[in-house]
Amino acid sequence: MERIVVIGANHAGTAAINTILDNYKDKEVTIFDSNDNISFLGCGMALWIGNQISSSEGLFYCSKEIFEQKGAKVYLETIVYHIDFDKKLVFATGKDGQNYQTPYDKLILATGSLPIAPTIEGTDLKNVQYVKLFQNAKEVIDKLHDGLIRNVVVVGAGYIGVELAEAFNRIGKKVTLIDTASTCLSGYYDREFTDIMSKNLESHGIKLAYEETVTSIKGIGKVEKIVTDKHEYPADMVVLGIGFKPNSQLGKDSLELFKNGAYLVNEHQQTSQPDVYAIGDCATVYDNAIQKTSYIALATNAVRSGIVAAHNACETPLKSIGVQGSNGICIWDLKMVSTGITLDKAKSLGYDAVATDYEDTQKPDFIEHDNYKVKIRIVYDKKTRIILGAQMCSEYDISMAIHMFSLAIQEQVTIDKLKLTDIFFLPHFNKPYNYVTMAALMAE
Ligand SMILES: Cc1cc2nc3c(=O)[nH]c(=O)nc-3n(C[C@H](O)[C@H](O)[C@H](O)COP(=O)(O)OP(=O)(O)OC[C@H]3O[C@@H](n4cnc5c(N)ncnc54)[C@H](O)[C@@H]3O)c2cc1C
Ligand SMILES: NC(=O)C1=CN([C@@H]2O[C@H](COP(=O)(O)OP(=O)(O)OC[C@H]3O[C@@H](n4cnc5c(N)ncnc54)[C@H](O)[C@@H]3O)[C@@H](O)[C@H]2O)C=CC1
Repeated sequence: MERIVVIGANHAGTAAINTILDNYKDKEVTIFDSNDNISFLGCGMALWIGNQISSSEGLFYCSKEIFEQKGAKVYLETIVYHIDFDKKLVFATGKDGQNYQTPYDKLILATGSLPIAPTIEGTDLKNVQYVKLFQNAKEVIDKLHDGLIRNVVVVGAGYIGVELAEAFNRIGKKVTLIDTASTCLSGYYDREFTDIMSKNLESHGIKLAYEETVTSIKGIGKVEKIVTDKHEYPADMVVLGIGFKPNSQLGKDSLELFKNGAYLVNEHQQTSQPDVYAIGDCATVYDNAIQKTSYIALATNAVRSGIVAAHNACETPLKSIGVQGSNGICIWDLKMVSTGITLDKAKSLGYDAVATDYEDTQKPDFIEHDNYKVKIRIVYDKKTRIILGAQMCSEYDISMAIHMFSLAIQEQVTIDKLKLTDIFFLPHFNKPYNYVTMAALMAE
């Protein structure tokens, strides 16, 4: 029986494991994960902290028991500390001290990512929190319950930072949001969109501290304030959300790596050793927007790469079709979605890129209720006319519309093709001259 070992059983690992166990009954699957839980949806953390959901119960969709029922051997709270890639052996130690030396025919690395730690004084103080694991969220919530936390400073105004800033504000904390960039969500949207989010955050009382670099975190035993190159802010809790780095410790000396340290994989999710696959946040993706290998840490990418690796590891050839980094965020009533690259990024990468913008209400004016404004930007290459990215925001749920742009980027559709694309009309949903068509028609 072919032996498949999977290291890491969160989103990427879980997708790979379930695909193997559900489709290939002739495999012996062994799973190691250092954590005591599987499949925690980090996206629920802000909802949980902000009291928008009553408990964390629904934030898991798989378990050790489910894998075991399907026939896998599962070792949780067991750290893999070494892999002998020549002898094809995985070395691990359990919480109880039990040692494992497990042979494999195929190995799937799903070790994910780690939060980036800033190299500043004070990160070891009490109440300086990273927010990645279920345990991190629980610790933050337990601390919030003790009533001594009033001022929360969130460092990093990316997706984690903005979502958590809202959550802390919702439960009555005084929140300061710091970023070195000149705006929030700068990796995902152009300024025309991020300004709307900034206004949204400010209007709810969040203090924005952009273009500031944290130089130290101060306190005696526990955090008391945070110091930047421009100001000081009182802080009873500091949350660090300045991005993820791939966790490629186990293979860094034996496998080829991308410039940020992620395992470099091909379209079959194979690393530089053909029997070793890497998936999710520890691996690269192929970014269709820029037609290059890249790194984009998202649960959706993790799941898809897990499915692809599982089939290939089980001798069913399956190619990854690449990703567009499609993403979304909802802060209070403001919904923002994007895919591909922003105009700023396109220009910084050397594209002769332009954007076409349009703003309108979602539905005809005679629809008097729930008829919100929608703002759209489509970024495209002036020479090739190929769509490079799209951004949308509204109080209306426009999220599904971004998937069309995701597919358009994947398939290298031009802005001109979009002009006359068949988009249906019904007043309950949209206008006959809808904003997607209008934005495309107005393209240079
Ligand atoms: C607060 C928050 C909100 C998020 N919201 C979203 C969202 O809304 N949408 C979205 O698409 N993405 C979101 N993400 C990102 C998403 O969670 C990650 O992209 C996703 O978790 C990646 O999954 P993964 O399985 O590749 O890696 P990870 O989730 O990092 O899992 C890696 C697993 O490997 C195990 N492991 C690591 N090293 C070892 C070892 N040596 N031995 C044994 N086990 C090991 C770990 O214990 C872990 O279980 C969010 C992340 C956070 C933190
Ligand atoms: N809604 C979603 O899809 C969500 C996705 N995620 C994903 O999880 C991953 C991690 O999220 P984040 O940590 O928020 O990363 P991020 O990349 O979204 O944001 C990091 C932010 O930190 C800032 N930054 C970097 N160094 C800094 C420093 N030294 N001081 C201050 N600011 C600094 C950056 O300018 C950026 O705004 C991302 O890939 C993200 O897309 C996370 C939460 C929600």
